[in-house]
Amino acid sequence: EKWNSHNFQDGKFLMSVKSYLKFWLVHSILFLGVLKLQQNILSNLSVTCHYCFPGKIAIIGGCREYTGAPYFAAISALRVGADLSHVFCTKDAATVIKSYSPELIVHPILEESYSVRDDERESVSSSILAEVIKWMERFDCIVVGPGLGRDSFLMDCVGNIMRHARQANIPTVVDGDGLFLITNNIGLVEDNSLAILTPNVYEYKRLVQKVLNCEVNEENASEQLTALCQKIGGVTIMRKGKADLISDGKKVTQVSTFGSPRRCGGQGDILSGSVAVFSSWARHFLLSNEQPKETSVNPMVLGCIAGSLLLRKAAALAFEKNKRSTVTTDIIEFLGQSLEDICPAGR
Ligand SMILES: NC(=O)C1=CN([C@@H]2O[C@H](COP(=O)(O)OP(=O)(O)OC[C@H]3O[C@@H](n4cnc5c(N)ncnc54)[C@H](O)[C@@H]3O)[C@@H](O)[C@H]2O)[C@@H](O)CC1
Ligand SMILES: Nc1ncnc2c1ncn2[C@@H]1O[C@H](COP(=O)(O)OP(=O)(O)OP(=O)(O)O)[C@@H](O)[C@H]1O
Ligand SMILES: [Mg+2]
Repeated sequence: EKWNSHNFQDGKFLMSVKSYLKFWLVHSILFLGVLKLQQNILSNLSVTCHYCFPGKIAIIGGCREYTGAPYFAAISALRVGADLSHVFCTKDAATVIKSYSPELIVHPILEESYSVRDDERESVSSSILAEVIKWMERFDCIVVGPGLGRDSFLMDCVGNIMRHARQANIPTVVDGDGLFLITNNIGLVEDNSLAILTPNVYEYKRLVQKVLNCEVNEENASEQLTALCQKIGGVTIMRKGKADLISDGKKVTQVSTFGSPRRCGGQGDILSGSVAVFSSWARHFLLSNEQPKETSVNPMVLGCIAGSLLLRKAAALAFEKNKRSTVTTDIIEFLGQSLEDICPAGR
């Protein structure tokens, strides 16, 4: 909370000397604590996966405008350790995404309003859902939203997919335009403890305005995040920013290890793909190893912490090498080394 109350502007700390010293003391302690936590979580997760539960992830996203975002999310899931990464996107986006990588399984099934006649809407919507349902049971987690776009017909179809995922108990990470969808239809995630929302600055602002009916309050960031989780009910939210704040409405965890000063579009997509894998591993581990109730942890929260720490490390390494020319692809290249530094693969 002390960390949150500090005021940053254009990289300069607006603090007195006293609070500056206090800041470094608090930060050093936080840094060591977070490093320890990071090692524990990732080594637990590595024991969990142990090449027998790599995870199958699906990204619901990709349209005429955006082909990068679903690719970044899907390839990051693979680079982090998933064995299969699917992308469900519009027909226009599919060939482009396939051509980025032969590793991805791409389903060109979504449609936007411009390609569907009014009288066809119902039947097209049903066949899209039927096609996704055929695959759904195989997924350990889905990510809804990277590069999805905001077409109204598409939004309706994806809403149906989310309802089905929920019925099937499939964890769902909601990012990008998926957050636009749920902000206008909060019932889609209400009381769903398997839902993770990963809003950026603007997505969070819209969510707070809609759900809490007020503006973002930086002074009481943790309390406001807790209130937001509680109001929606059950969900885990990772509020992205200079520090990532993660809460399931019970407590708030902050990840503020140094990442990169470079902001490039697509870092959030790496995060959503990684969080999908880590939360699946954590959930699988907790489901197969009974935990004493008092020490029970939320696997969705663990997944967010691990994803955030990993992305920050990879971004730092990519910036060290590429400096200001760093782009998202450079960060993805460092996911493997970062994972290795944090938690070596062993044999
Ligand atoms: N290469 C790609 O295909 C990418 C596509 N993306 C997708 O683009 C769609 C729209 O996402 P937006 O984030 O633009 O939508 P928003 O409506 O949240 O953002 C509105 C505006 O704010 C800017 N903005 C967003 N986050 C910011 C930040 N942290 N700091 C400063 N400015 C910020 C954006 O550039 C945009 O102009 C989503 O589906 C998203 O997944 C992004 O993931 C980026 C990469
Ligand atoms: N101001 C910042 N300083 C340092 N790191 C940041 C900052 N903002 C975001 N990050 C890092 O980047 C990650 C992605 O957050 P960001 O706000 O860029 O998401 P996004 O806008 O959804 O990204 P995308 O461009 O993929 O849509 C965060 O988890 C965090 O680690
Ligand atoms: Mg984003």
